[in-house]
Amino acid sequence: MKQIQVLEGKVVAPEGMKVGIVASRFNEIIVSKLLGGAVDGLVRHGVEEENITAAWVPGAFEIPVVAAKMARSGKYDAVICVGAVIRGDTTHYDYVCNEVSKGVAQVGLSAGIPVLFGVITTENIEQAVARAGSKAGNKGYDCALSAIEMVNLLGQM
Ligand SMILES: Nc1c(NC[C@H](O)[C@H](O)[C@H](O)CO)[nH]c(=O)[nH]c1=O
Ligand SMILES: CC(=O)[C@@H](O)COP(=O)(O)O
Repeated sequence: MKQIQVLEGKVVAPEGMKVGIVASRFNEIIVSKLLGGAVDGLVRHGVEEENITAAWVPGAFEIPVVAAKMARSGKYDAVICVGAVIRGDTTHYDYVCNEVSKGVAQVGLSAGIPVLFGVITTENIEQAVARAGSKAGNKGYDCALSAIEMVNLLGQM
């Protein structure tokens, strides 16, 4: 039987890979850990520190517009979005989460480059802490590795 062709991106950064990161300052104690995890993951897998640019925005709701600016600039091979949306007493959480996730996904589709969703959306601070470098890992680190894999995969297509 003939072999099928399988495409898969390696998690080793291509030479000169440039990455933009958009980080939201709301819940900064959490998001700074996500940002650090993303940078750590990128550097450990071959991205040069000077090829990483981070931009801070006030809250997660402002992430998509800056992610779009980065993605459309032609300066970056991938964009990583990190933030922490933690449910409060009103339905505001739902609106923020919905718009950020839809907005980030749309940025990637329209720009045609990997735009990673590293915005954690949790019911409480404990869940956020667990996903920002403790028992549930670091979502920023995870996004870094996925960004490298996606750049390599798209580069084969
Ligand atoms: N409650 C959280 C917010 N709220 C702020 C919004 O993201 C936005 O900045 C504001 O509505 C002005 O447009 N943002 C988070 O990132 N995390 C939250 O838990
Ligand atoms: C996710 C939010 O916007 C939320 O933290 C805001 O809190 P509240 O719903 O109590 O106003």
